[in-house]
Amino acid sequence: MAAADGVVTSAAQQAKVIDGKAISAEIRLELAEQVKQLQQTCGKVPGLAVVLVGTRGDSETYVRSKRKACEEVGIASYATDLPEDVCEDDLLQVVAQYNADPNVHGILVQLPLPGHINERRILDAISIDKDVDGFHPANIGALAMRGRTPLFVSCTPKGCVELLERSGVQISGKRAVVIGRSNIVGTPAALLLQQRDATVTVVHSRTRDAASIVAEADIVIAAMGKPESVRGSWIKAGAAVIDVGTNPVPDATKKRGYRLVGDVAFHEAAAHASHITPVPGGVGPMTITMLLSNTVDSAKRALHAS
Ligand SMILES: Nc1nc(=O)c2c([nH]1)NC[C@@H]1CN(c3ccc(C(=O)N[C@@H](CCC(=O)O)C(=O)O)cc3)C=[N+]21
Repeated sequence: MAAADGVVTSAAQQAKVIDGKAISAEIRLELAEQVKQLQQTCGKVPGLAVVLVGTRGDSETYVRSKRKACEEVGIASYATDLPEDVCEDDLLQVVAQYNADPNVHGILVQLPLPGHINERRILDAISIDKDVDGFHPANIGALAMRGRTPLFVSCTPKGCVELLERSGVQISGKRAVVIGRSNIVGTPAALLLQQRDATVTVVHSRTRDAASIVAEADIVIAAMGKPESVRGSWIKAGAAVIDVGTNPVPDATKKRGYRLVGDVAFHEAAAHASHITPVPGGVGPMTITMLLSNTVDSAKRALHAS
C-alpha cells in the first residue's frame, strides 16, 4: 500500500507518517478565511504573479499547481509565460512591471531559468517586499541574523518547520542535521532551524562520513536531490525525518512514465524514525501552501499600510 496513505507498510515500520496534504489543506482553509477578511475590510484581495520562462515539463506542472492553489484560497494570480529564448532585459522588464503594480503582492519567477539568463540578477531585481520565495539576499541575510525578522522565509524550509511543529515535534534544543546546502532549501532551512533554537549541522557533497553525522540527529532534513540515498541505518531511533527530495524515476506503470521518490529510502528510514514525511504528499504541497501564506502576509502588510 502507498505510504502516503499513512498505512503501515511493513512489520518494521514504527514512524508516524506526516500527512503534508492534510496539513496543507488545514492551512489553506485558514488562508481562505484571511483572504475573505481582507476583501471585506479593504475591498482588495492578495495578488501573486508567477513568471514562467520556456516549456520545461516539470516547471509547467509546478506553475499550474501554484496558480490553481491561488484560486483555491481566493488569491488573484497573474501569469506571464515567456519563450525559452527571452533576453535578460525583457525578463527584468516584466519583474519591474510587477514590482510597480499595487495589485501584485508577491512575485515568483519559476526556477531553473534557461542557461543564458543570469538567475541571480533576475532574483535580485524582485522587490524585497514582494519576494514571496524569500530568495533575495536581504531576506536570507536577515534570517541569518539574531534579532532580525526577514520579510519572507523561503517556502520549502518554512514548510518543513511547519510540518514539524504541527506534528508536535519539538525543535528547541534538538540536534538537527540538514543534508544539502543550496541557496533555496538547505541553507535557509539550517538558518531557520537555528532560529528555532536547534543545534544545526549542515552536511554536503564534500562531507566525510555524512552517515555518522546524520546518525546523531534528532531531526533530519534531506535536501540534496539524490534519490533514496539517505539509508535506514543512518537514522537514529526516534528521529524526525523530513524529505525534501522530489526525484523522478522511470516507471512504465505510471501514466506520465515516471514516479517521484524522495532523497530518503522511505521504508528503511520509517523503521527507525518517530516521524517521517512521504514523497509525494509531504513537503511538496507545503511548499506551495507557504507560498500562499507569504502572499497573504505580504498583502496584509501592503493593504494595512495604505
Ligand atoms: N521560484 C521557484 N520557487 C519554488 O518554490 C520552486 C521553483 N522555483 N522551482 C522548482 C522548485 C520545486 N518546487 C516544488 C513545489 C511543489 C511540489 C509538489 O507539490 N510536489 C507534489 C507532487 C507533484 C507531482 O506529483 O508532480 C508532492 O510532493 O506531493 C514539488 C516541488 C518548487 N520550486
